[in-house]
Amino acid sequence: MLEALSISKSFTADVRAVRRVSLQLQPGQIMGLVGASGSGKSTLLNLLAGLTDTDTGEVRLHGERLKGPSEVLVAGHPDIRLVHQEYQLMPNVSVRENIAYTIRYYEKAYQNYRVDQLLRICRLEAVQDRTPKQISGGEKQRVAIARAVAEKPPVLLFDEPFAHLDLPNRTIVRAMLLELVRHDPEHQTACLFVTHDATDALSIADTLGVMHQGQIIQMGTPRELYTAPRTAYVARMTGPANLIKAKYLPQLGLGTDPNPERYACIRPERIRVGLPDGVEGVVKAVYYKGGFSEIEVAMSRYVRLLANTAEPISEGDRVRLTLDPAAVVWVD
Ligand SMILES: Nc1ncnc2c1ncn2[C@@H]1O[C@H](COP(=O)(O)OP(=O)(O)OP(=O)(O)O)[C@@H](O)[C@H]1O
Repeated sequence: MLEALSISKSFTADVRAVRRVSLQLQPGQIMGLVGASGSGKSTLLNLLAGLTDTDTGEVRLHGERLKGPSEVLVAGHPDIRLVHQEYQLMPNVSVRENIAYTIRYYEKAYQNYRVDQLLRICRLEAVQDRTPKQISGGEKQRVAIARAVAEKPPVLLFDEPFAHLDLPNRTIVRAMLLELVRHDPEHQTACLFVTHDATDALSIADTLGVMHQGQIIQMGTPRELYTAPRTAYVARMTGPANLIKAKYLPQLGLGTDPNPERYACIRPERIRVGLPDGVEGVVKAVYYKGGFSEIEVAMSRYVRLLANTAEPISEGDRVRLTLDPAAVVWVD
C-alpha cells in the first residue's frame, strides 16, 4: 500500500505546490486526481514516486518511509513506476526492445512471453519492429504504459495518461489500464493517475480526488463527487454544471436558501426540457453531442442554464425547462 501522510512541498514562499495531502492507495485500486493546470498534480506524483523531497509529512510504501532523492543515490523506488507525459522511450531501438528492456534480467522465454502479451493487450503487434520515431503519439503512450507495467510493479503512477490522445486511443488506453491493473489476480497493482479532464477519471477510477491550489479538497467515488460536490470548483471539475445563486431560484420554480448569494448546483441532465408547466426561456446555443444536444437557455437577464435534449432544436427557439428540487445540491 502507498500512503501519503500530510505531505507538503513549496518551491518558494508563495508557491506552495502541495499542501498537507494525505491519501491511501491500495493494491487493485485505481485512483484518479483531477485538477486544473498548476494545482500541484505533477508535484504530488513526484513526491509519491520518491523523486522530490517532501518539506513536511511522509510517503510510506508497504508501511516503510520512502526516502527522497536527497537521501539516496538513485531517486525513486523499484516498486513504483511513474509514467511521464514525455514517454521517455529509447529512441533508437524498436518498440519490442523498448518494452523488453525493463525485464531484461528475466529468462529469455519469459521475456518473450510477457512482451508478446503486452503487445497484444496494448495493440502494438503491428508496430513492434518500428522505432519510437516511426509511430504515432497514441502508440508511444501505449508503449510507455507497456514498459511501465512489464515488470508488474506494485504501484503505477501516471501523469495525464489521456492527454494528447484522440477518442479511439483514449478508449483503448482506458480499456488497457483496466485490463492491466484489474485482471491479473496474482499481481494486484495500485494505480494512481492525474488528469485535468475528469471524463476518463469518472469512468475508470474507483476513487476520485479533486486538487485545488495544492490540496485535495474532496475525495470519494466518482458518483459521490459528481452527484454531491461540496464546492462549485468540484462541481465544475467533474462535469457540466449549472451554478445558480439562491436568489434566482424562485423564478425557476424552486425554493431558495436564507443566503441569497449561496450557489445551487444542478447538472444539465436533471433539467427536463419541453414539459408544458416548465419555465420558458430562449435557446442561445446548441452544442450537438451525438446522442443528445446540450443547449444553453437564457431564462432571464441573469440566468442561463445548460440542459440536454434529444429533440431537434435551434438557436432562438423558445423552450420550457422544469427543474427538479431534488436535483439541487448546495455548494460553497
Ligand atoms: N521546479 C519548480 N520550481 C518552482 N515552481 C514550480 C516547480 N515545479 C512546479 N512549480 C509550481 O508549482 C505549482 C504546481 O505545479 P505542478 O506542475 O505540480 O501543477 P500541475 O497541476 O501538474 O500543472 P499542469 O497540469 O499544468 O502540469 C505551479 O504553480 C508551478 O508553477
